[in-house]
Amino acid sequence: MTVLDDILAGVAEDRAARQATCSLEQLKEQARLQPPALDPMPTFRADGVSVIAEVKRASPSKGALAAIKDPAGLARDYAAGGAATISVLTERRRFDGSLDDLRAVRAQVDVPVLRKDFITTSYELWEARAAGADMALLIVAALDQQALVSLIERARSIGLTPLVEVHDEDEVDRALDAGAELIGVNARDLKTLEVKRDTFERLAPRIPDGVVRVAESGVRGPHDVLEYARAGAHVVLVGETLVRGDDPRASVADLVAAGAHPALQQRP
Ligand SMILES: O=C(O)c1ccccc1NCC(=O)[C@H](O)[C@H](O)COP(=O)(O)O
Repeated sequence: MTVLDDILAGVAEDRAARQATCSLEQLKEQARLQPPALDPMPTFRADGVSVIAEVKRASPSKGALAAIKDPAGLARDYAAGGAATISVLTERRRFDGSLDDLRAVRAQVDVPVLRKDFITTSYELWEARAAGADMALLIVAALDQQALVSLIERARSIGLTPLVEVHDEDEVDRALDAGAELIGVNARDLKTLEVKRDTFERLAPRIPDGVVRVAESGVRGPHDVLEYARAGAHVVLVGETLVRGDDPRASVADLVAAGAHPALQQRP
């Protein structure tokens, strides 16, 4: 069993438990009570490189990363540092995340919030919107093509911007065929969990200019923002470096400053 299969099995069990206590109709009602979702795309399409800062407590590759007592406070610091979007890992078993974290973050920031999870059903998209998320992650490796197409459409129909994650050439082609407008290249190999930053450089030329390219994983500091930008990234998504650092606001501000470097201002 691969790590992804193992995660997906746990996610399905947890989802079944939640479905037993909250129906789809209840979720839809909760979603209707939310303010309209925020659209991250205008910021992502602007010149320079935007930063998505992640609330990440733990991971399969590293185990516990940080004792985050106040996820909302952390997100406030990220936003104050200039993060364009806050990513919240909501998977419980391997990442120690939750929808409660997402709700807490949503209540405290006015930038878009991404539900980062292993979503395979429209129930989870409705959960995301009901909790106040503006975006949802869809991992191509976790979905057949029909499911990918239908979840992208469903996400959009309920106001969520789908971030479609890929790891290789075939997945890029599948994401584009499915109509993705925001594609995240994750440098972390889902089988070995090894981070290979050159994956982004390899795959980026396959993603046309009209599509927003997000470089996910492995950003250790401003130099990596510049490297990803030179390889064609419009957005970087950063987790571990920020949650392990002493000053999340200053760390995000350093990444944002790198992304605003004058040499990166020419968007094709
Ligand atoms: O982080 C992991 O170990 C991991 C393992 C398996 C699937 C996904 C995983 N991480 C999720 C992410 O995509 C990252 O949290 C995100 O890209 C930020 O990466 P980093 O800045 O390297 O923490």
